[in-house]
Amino acid sequence: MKMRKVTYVSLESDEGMHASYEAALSDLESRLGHRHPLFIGGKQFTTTREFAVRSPVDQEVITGHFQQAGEEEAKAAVEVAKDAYPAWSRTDPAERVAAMRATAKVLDREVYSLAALITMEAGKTRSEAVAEVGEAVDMIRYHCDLYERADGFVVPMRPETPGATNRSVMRPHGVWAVISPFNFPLDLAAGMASAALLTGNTVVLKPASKTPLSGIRLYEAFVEGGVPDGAVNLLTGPGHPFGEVVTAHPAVDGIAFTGSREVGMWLMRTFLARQAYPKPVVAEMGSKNPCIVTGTADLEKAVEGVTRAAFGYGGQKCSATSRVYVQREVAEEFAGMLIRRAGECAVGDPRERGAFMGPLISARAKQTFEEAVARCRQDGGRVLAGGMTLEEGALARGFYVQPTVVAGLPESHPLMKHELFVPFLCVQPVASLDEAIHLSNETGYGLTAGIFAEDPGEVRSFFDGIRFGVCYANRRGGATTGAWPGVQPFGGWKASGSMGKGVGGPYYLLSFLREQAQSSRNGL
Ligand SMILES: NC(=O)c1ccc[n+]([C@@H]2O[C@H](COP(=O)([O-])OP(=O)(O)OC[C@H]3O[C@@H](n4cnc5c(N)ncnc54)[C@H](O)[C@@H]3O)[C@@H](O)[C@H]2O)c1
Ligand SMILES: N[C@@H](CCC=O)C(=O)O
Repeated sequence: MKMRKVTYVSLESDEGMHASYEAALSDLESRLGHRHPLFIGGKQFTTTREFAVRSPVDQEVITGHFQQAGEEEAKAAVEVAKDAYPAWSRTDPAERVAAMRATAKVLDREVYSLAALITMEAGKTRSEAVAEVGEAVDMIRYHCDLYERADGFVVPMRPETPGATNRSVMRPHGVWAVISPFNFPLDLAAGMASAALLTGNTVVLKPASKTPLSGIRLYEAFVEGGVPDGAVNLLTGPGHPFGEVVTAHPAVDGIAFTGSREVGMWLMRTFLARQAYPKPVVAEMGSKNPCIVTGTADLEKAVEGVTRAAFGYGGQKCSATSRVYVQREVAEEFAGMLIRRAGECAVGDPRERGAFMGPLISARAKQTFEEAVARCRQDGGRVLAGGMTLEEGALARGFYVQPTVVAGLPESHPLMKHELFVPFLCVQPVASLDEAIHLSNETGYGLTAGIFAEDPGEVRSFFDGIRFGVCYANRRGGATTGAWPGVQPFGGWKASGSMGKGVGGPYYLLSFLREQAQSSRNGL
């Protein structure tokens, strides 16, 4: 029986999902805590430096022991990817499509075991984790559909003279370093790496150190899907030595990065400074996403959409709503409803069916939450809901906090400006839609934004005036979260992204290609 697709905005899921996920969870327990190698040129390597990763769900659970790749291993992986490039880039595009489709099939087959792993590694609830695997599968398939439709990106041009052949051909760059974040450990690595591979580039993938096992599973799926040795390589370990090598190594032709603004900007500046000529950096970075609620909004819908976007996965999505600008005439009613709804969000072990929000990723993230709440109080803000960490019983073994709503901070306050990546939502009353749009745009970021307004004219003004890459109106399933490949191209403006072409959108693959004009007279 075909099950209903679970997305981030699914408001219900099939009963069958729960049994399959629970079976996968109990099966996963015996597969955690193992030792994992690096994968370079199809061979496995160990180092003398290892690190253990503990689950944010329960710090007593070790998800695995991983190798700490240093400069030597990073250089070796780049060299191997360089050697693999000529053959991989010359394969028939149909062969690369077949390998990517086969990879997607492997991930699809493993949906529940991968979801269970994402729960243990990243702390996601079951529906968030199952949706992430589904997104990874759909992302790869969407890329394949695009690539097939583009017919290898060969476009006939006007003949220069009678009998001449002129065309535009998009060609790969070479070796890409692909660096992924902890919060979508499978999907974002899959999106960047599949785009690079499909278009004929080779890849050295480095997943985040909190979530390396999802990256290893993705690597194994690529290999099972038919990507040859050396075309894809996987290194685990800290960002710094890897970044030092890939920004300076002359054989690295591009960097695809998803993560924080700080690291992304460092990679862009350093890569440009250290290379002999400019090379592409596809960087998707953080944000401070606003949602506007006008006087014409359906408040029940707005409260649900904001709650899901601000507190789903504990606010640890680059798309999370962190600021709400609500028109004064409905501000009190909206705040009252939001406080009630936030109080209903069940925080707990994400393995449990009823959990809406699991743990934060780390002790550091929990500290960020505590500091934000303290700073808010100290600077005259009011904590309307939440504000506490949760340490009762088994929760003490993870990083659990309450969904938190605050008000009364000045617009210029750092808590209104900086990405916190915790469930901390600032609500501000405004006089008008114009003021709300103006304040929404008063940020260096520009990833996602939402509006709740039943007046179509207001929605039009929002789309016209807002300077963000991914914009939603009246979305109950997530005011600013839950983009899906082939549905919402996902890319940030300003400090949220470097390319202006969204992941899962029609132009994304072009970021991994460069144009060559071919002119000939002999029918080639
Ligand atoms: N725009 C998007 O599509 C998007 C999606 C997901 C997450 N994010 C952002 O990612 C951040 C959260 O993820 P995170 O905490 O894993 O981010 P992070 O920047 O700390 O780490 C991301 C990756 O970069 C690596 N890294 C760190 N320092 C490095 C260096 N000097 N050189 C090379 N690599 C280095 C890390 O090991 C990790 O693999 C948030 O800011 C979030 O908004 C953005
Ligand atoms: N597709 C996800 C990606 C979030 C990234 O952190 C969303 O739109 O919420």
